[in-house]
Amino acid sequence: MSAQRDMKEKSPWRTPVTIIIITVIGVIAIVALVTVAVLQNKPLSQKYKYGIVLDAGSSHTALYIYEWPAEKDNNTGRVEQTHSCKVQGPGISAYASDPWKAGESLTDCMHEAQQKVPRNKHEETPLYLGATAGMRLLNMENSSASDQVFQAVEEALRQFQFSFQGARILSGQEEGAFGWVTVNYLDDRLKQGLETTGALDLGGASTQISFVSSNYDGSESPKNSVTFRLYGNDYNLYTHSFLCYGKDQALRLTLAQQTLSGPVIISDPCFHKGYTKIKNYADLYDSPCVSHRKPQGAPATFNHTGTGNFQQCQEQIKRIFNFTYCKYSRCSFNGIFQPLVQGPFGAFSAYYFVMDFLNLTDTSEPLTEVKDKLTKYCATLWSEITAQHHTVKEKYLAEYCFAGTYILTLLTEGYNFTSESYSKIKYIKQIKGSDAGWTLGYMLNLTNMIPAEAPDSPPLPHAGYVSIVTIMAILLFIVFILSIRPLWSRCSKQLHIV
Ligand SMILES: O=c1ccn([C@@H]2O[C@H](COP(=O)(O)OP(=O)(O)O)[C@@H](O)[C@H]2O)c(=O)[nH]1
Repeated sequence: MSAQRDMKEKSPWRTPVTIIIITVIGVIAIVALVTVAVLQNKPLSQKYKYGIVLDAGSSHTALYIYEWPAEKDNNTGRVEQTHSCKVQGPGISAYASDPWKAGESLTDCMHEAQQKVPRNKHEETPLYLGATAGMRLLNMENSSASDQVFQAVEEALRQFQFSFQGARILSGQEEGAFGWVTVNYLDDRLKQGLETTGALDLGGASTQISFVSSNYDGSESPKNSVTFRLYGNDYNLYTHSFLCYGKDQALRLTLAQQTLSGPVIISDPCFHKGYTKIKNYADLYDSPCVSHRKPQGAPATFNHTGTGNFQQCQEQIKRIFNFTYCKYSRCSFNGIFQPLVQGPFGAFSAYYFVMDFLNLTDTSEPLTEVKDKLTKYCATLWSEITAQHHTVKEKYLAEYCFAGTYILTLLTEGYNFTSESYSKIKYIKQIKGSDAGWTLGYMLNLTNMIPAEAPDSPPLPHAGYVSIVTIMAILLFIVFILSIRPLWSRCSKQLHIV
């Protein structure tokens, strides 16, 4: 017996050294398992791709740089705006008589883009230029001048190492639809299949309204319908772009209506009392939106004088909308079909600039209060306005009473927002650091960045995978310790004997 026990106690597997070695190997194996799990599944160091879009608007051009993770461009990667640059000077359509200057005007912002996009990425970075209502109007008025402006702009953009993908005029429908895509993409509504937000875009020369309505399937007025399949969801979007109803052209329409007889003085309720300026008839009517209405035998100039009256201003503005004919079940204005507005809306571009300046972006405030504030603002003397805002350019400052009144009139009379649906509008400039506007949606579309079907997602996210492996490793370790417990007790006894 005692010889037998001696043999057992001397078995090489039962010595304290062996037990310590087994324990150490066990611990090392578990640590190695967790380390491999963590490292193997760790995302590779992030590489980025870039895209540049130039928004050639009627009043100005802006450049936007977007960035997204390189290995995820086809599905899950988030595209973000990393930089924007406002081109100095007017929009490219203003260079019709000097086209090469249109190209030259873009170079400062393009040099900035060269600095912002890593040098080794220049050649693979797509560069797009999209022109909106300013060029739509120039093209209508003088298509060869518009072609020359595009030639000059293309030549200037080809001087850079980026992958230039062309310059073109967006249709009003594209402008509306891509604005809607941008807002809903940035809000993460498309990927998650959530209720979408409508988009209200106010430019200088045109304005767009786009939203999904349960009452619109595209059968009535199909030209207002855009269908998308994004991340596995189908959308039937209502969209319309009103050319000449951007805020600058709407001001011309309103003034044109007050100058039909070619008067020498116009008393304008949309401008502040005390404001007075000599303006040229030729300049006022120098746009296809109003050129056909130029009064015959009018003097060269008129004296534009403000009277500052919101109510009367609204009456003048209402007259630029035609509500008398509609061949559809319902219309907004000028005989254009529009279903009842539905759901939340984001209002951006000039909607935001104007309402932000007027401190009227809080839509939880009742519409009657908003109108009261604007009434007071419009009634403020021009001398007081200029004294309060001496840093704002006089041309812009003079137009805020008109612009605010136009926005409220367009929304409530034109699009039929009620005091209840008005409260669902949010005036926005940016969403999560990216500007609201058509440019991001345009680039996402041209780079096929929004898949039609929902992307396959891995069964577990990285963090979940690592946690499960760690928990399993700890459990294994506990089981292992428990299984060698008898050996530990014998080992300690042996140590005792020794
Ligand atoms: O910082 C800014 C930039 C633009 N705007 C106005 O917003 C409108 C934007 O017009 P855009 O050139 O984009 O016109 P579109 O080509 O879209 O009609 C114009 O009335 C501008 O005067 C503004 O009030 N503040």
